[in-house]
Amino acid sequence: MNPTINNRISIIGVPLDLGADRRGVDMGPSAIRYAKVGEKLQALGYEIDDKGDIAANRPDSCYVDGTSLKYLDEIERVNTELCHMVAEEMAKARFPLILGGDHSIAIGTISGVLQHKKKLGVLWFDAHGDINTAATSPSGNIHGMPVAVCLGRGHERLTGVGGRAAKLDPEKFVMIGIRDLDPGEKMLLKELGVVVYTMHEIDIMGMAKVMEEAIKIVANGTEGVHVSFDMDVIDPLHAPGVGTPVLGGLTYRESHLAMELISAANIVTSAEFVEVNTVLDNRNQTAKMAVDLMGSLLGERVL
Ligand SMILES: NC(=[NH2+])NCCC[C@H](N)C(=O)O
Ligand SMILES: [Mn+2]
Ligand SMILES: [Mn+2]
Repeated sequence: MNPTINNRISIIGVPLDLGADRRGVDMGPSAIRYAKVGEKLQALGYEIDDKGDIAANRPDSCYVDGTSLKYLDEIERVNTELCHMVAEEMAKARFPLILGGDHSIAIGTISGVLQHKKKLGVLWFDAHGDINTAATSPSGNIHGMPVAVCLGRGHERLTGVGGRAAKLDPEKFVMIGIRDLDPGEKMLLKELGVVVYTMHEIDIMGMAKVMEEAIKIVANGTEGVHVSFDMDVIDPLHAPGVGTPVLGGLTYRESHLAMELISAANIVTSAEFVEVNTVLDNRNQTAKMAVDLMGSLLGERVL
């Protein structure tokens, strides 16, 4: 596979925070734009079309249907719209860059990309596995479930987003930076055979080696690679503006090196950066970091 990066990018903001327990990621798309994402990518030579935000309701104005799948109605609705928008931009041969929002939006992004790339590899950067189902989730928060959904497990109203056609192949799904898994998540990861590079492997092997292996897995035999980047994969020292921080994350350089190596491999065909929580952030530091990482992913180099 060698899909030579598209120089036309469509930005889609998804100010949804219903998948998370705390408010604040609804302002993520604004914060990332304020940190000059458009300017950065234009300076790198991309043509940018900012499609604006998908309207999402606030928790005080919608129904919390149950406690095991909180806000299922609205999350299904927003993800269905996102799925259509992503598919539409890809039909115009544009690169979709999604700004979150909580991580439940990966359900819409990935189902949209799958309409065009049936064989898709995914690099999932996260402190968490996000592979709970209603049965295993300790919180009922849907942002802890998108990986299960994209692999075909979970509530049918979520697995049904974008139609029941393609689902991801667990063998082409790689997780990086993981350090917090619930018991049910460990079981499902093993059952499905997802390759997981936890912080332990990153410490021992180094990020360069981890990425070399990960890239091989997702690039071989696929038509494209999606990067799903949860800002909480980075150590809270550098990215304090996230709702579910976990100590012991990626350093500033480890995260950039990962993006630079993906860029050099020329494999990425869509990306999303999620879970920027502006309420908890420190002078927009986490949003700025997200923009810098997008730069590295999309070709920015020191020299
Ligand atoms: N996208 C995230 N930040 N997910 C955090 C998930 C936390 C926990 N595993 C849960 O299911 O509730
Ligand atoms: Mn996370
Ligand atoms: Mn996540």
